[in-house]
Amino acid sequence: MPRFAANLTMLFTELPMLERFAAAAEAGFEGIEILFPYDIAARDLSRAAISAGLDFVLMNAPPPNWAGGPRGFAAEPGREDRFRSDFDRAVRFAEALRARHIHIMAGYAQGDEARETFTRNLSWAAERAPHVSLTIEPLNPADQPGYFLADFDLAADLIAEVGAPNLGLQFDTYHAQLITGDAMAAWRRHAGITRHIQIAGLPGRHEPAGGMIDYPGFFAALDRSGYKGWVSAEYNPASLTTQGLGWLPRP
Ligand SMILES: O=C(O)[C@@H](O)C(=O)CO
Ligand SMILES: [Mg+2]
Repeated sequence: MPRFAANLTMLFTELPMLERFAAAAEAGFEGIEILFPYDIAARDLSRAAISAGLDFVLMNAPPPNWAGGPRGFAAEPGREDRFRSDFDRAVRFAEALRARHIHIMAGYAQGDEARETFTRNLSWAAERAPHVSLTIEPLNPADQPGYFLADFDLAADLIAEVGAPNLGLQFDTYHAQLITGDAMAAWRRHAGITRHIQIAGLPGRHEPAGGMIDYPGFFAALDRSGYKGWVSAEYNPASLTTQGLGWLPRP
């Protein structure tokens, strides 16, 4: 079985952020991720993860935040200087948290210039922080209209073009199902470049149980494929988080 992490931006929101760590550990998760952790001091987040015995798996870049803010701007022409200074800040934050991956968000732009900007920024970032694992994640256009990275084959092409050992794919089954119509087939096509996985049920982005994706089958496919990374629960619980954790495999 893969190792499971809880996305604390979406799970355990019944509790204040720093209390969500212990709740995740209690529920059986071994790691956590936070999409935009920048509003809380890194030392407090780090302390909460260590005292709950959890790995800090992933955070997003660039800052600032989740609350209504745009999802990055790494593909937006003309914002390269801002990207660079914000990326450095994200790396400092990730180092303090010992976060395993930084997800670089593309932002909202289209066309060749956006593609060139994204590729250039990714190459710069991969070289700037060779010790940090970087990911890119296609987001479905219904949830994020105009977001540059909305295609798995494009993500694979960009990763190949940049050709950096520390850049890989963040494969979110929810987006994969909505973008390609077949998350399992997309997984088989892109397993080799995947660094991090996120899961949710469809329709509705609730618990990964029932619905359009066969999760026990997917977890078995991960084992067969030799996937060594994390699987993060990134969904909106249908009611209390703890009431919907029947899908989480127990040792
Ligand atoms: O799937 C998502 O929406 C996230 O993984 C994300 O990073 C968006 O901010
Ligand atoms: Mg995701």
